[in-house]
Amino acid sequence: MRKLLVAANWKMNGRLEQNRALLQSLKNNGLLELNHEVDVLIIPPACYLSQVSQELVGTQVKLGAQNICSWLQDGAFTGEMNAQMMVDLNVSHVLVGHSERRAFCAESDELVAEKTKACLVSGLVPLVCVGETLDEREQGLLQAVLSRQVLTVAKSLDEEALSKVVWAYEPVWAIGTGLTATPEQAQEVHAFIRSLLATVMGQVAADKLHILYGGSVKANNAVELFAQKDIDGGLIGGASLSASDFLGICNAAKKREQVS
Ligand SMILES: O=C(CO)COP(=O)(O)O
Repeated sequence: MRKLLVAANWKMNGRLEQNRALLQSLKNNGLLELNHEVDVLIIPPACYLSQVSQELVGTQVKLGAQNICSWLQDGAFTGEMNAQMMVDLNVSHVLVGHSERRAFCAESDELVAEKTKACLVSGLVPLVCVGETLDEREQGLLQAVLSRQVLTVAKSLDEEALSKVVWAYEPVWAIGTGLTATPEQAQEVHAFIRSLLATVMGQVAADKLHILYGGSVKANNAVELFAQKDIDGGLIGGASLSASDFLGICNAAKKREQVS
């Protein structure tokens, strides 16, 4: 059984004092007791990685970065940070291919594949995000878009590397909109993503992979989403900025663990 992972993507939010208060509230209200049942990952802006890392010392909560450069070496690339720098900051996971970066920073499938590789050779877990826009869904392009996004990454890796990737399905139309894929819609897509991965690595290996769902996940819809067979946790944006909302979602993941 895959252990559920709930990841907090703070996006471009936070200040020192606000972060401290949020983490304190999470710790005081049950975050640390979740760990043997649910893996929790906090993904703050890069400038706050050290702060969050210090606040999480002695806990099982993992630290993630929102982005890395695909270049592995240090050198002349102003404004960028490489995977080794993330290792230095106790980062374990890195978001790759988030739809906001694909849209606003023109990140291509090929660049997403390169960043995924840069994570893997550095011992970091890439959390690769895929998902279709509303337009693409309405034009019947859902499977074509996901096939392109997933297979560009998957086919660039050997099987051992591929087995270390965590995937997130985030329909672009559900991000920050309050619209969520229904549990059935999400399950169908997650099963499709797993079937794509199975074509590259075989069913047994694909069955071990984590595929998270993201897009307006809240405490009140998380139970049903996490009850789906191929949904292995959540990638949470807006609701991760409130301790009670985020803990509500983590507790929903715990319920699935108890049922299974
Ligand atoms: O993009 C997301 C997480 O990476 C989802 O954001 P929301 O939960 O705010 O919709």
